[in-house]
Amino acid sequence: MSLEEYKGVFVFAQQVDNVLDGVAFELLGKGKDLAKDLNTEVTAVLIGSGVKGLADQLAEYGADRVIVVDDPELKEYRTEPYAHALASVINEYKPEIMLVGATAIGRDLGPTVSARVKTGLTADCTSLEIGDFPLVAAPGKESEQKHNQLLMTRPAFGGNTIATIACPDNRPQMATVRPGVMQKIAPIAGAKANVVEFNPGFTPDNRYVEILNVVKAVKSTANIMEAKILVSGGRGVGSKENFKLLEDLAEVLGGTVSCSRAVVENGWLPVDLQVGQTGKTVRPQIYFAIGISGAIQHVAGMEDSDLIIAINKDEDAPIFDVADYGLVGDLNKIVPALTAALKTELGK
Ligand SMILES: Cc1cc2nc3c(=O)[nH]c(=O)nc-3n(C[C@H](O)[C@H](O)[C@H](O)COP(=O)(O)OP(=O)(O)OC[C@H]3O[C@@H](n4cnc5c(N)ncnc54)[C@H](O)[C@@H]3O)c2cc1C
Repeated sequence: MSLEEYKGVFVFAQQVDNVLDGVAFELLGKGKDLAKDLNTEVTAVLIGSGVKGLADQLAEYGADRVIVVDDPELKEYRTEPYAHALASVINEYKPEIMLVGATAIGRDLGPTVSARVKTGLTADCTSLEIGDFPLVAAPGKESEQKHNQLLMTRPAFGGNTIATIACPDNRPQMATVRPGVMQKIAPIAGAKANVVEFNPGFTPDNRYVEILNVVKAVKSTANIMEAKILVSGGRGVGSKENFKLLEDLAEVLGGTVSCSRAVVENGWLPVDLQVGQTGKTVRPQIYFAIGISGAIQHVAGMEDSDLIIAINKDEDAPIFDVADYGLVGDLNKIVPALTAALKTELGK
């Protein structure tokens, strides 16, 4: 089959406990843009047990078609049956592009499926565009432009450079995309998609994992990706106990506490509160960076915040390069003073 015969932009619509993950809507938003450039449709692939009812939400967020793989075997995420289901959908429908969220599930599922359908995958993309890709020619030969390629951009070498990658010789072009990076569209109430049910034919081989016990991870109740105000602390906060200063400030402002990776590594806060390249990408209205140096991997996750306020005792800290307002000084003095002043100002 020639590459030109692969058609359509497909998006893996991740759900857990029959609730769609926000990244599914973000991927649909991006998928719609790409599909428009390619003059094609965007299809959501919905895998789970009893999930068909979620198709309407996917339609409202832009899916032209929803392919549903519904089987009791798919109630909880397990690599084998999910990979079999998604690879079977790809083999049957032959999409040109397949996008998966770079969540814990997507980071497992995406590469497994790409290996099965014998194509490449670019992980952790921060930008996706349709464009021309120049193939470097052998000496003495003319180089060739490949048109209408998926140009997949991601940080490389520890975030010190940005690479744009294409997959000109295989289909589908597959990418995992970091949650919080792409924009979902405003939902169109009542929009309908063409819903297709697909049976991947389970066999004992692709059911072979037996679940003995499911242990839910201990998670913070806060969702830092939805918060409008984030009070984020770094190693400079000094201890787990001292995060009380940031919690007090967050409480006065109706905000949420988040942190840098150094804080997670010290065991002061759980990993789902980490902002940055290996944490979450956030875009709050106000981001306080308190005792955070502003390493490139941290900044990658918060630089699109509407307003950044940095507090650091080192006036040369790189965080001041991205901050709209900077306070140089000891956070142990500044933060309580700020909290007290805001309490008075806000009458709390
Ligand atoms: C592949 C890779 C991925 C990574 N991913 C991430 C990521 O997702 N998120 C992330 O955050 N990091 C990430 N990192 C780590 C990153 O490089 C930095 O090491 C980390 O962000 C540093 O955290 P920090 O700013 O809290 O600590 P530090 O760099 O130690 O900075 C502490 C800051 O606090 C200030 N300070 C100290 N005491 C006070 C005080 N009393 N008052 C005011 N200021 C004070 C200091 O001046 C300093 O600027 C990654 C690294 C790699 C290699």
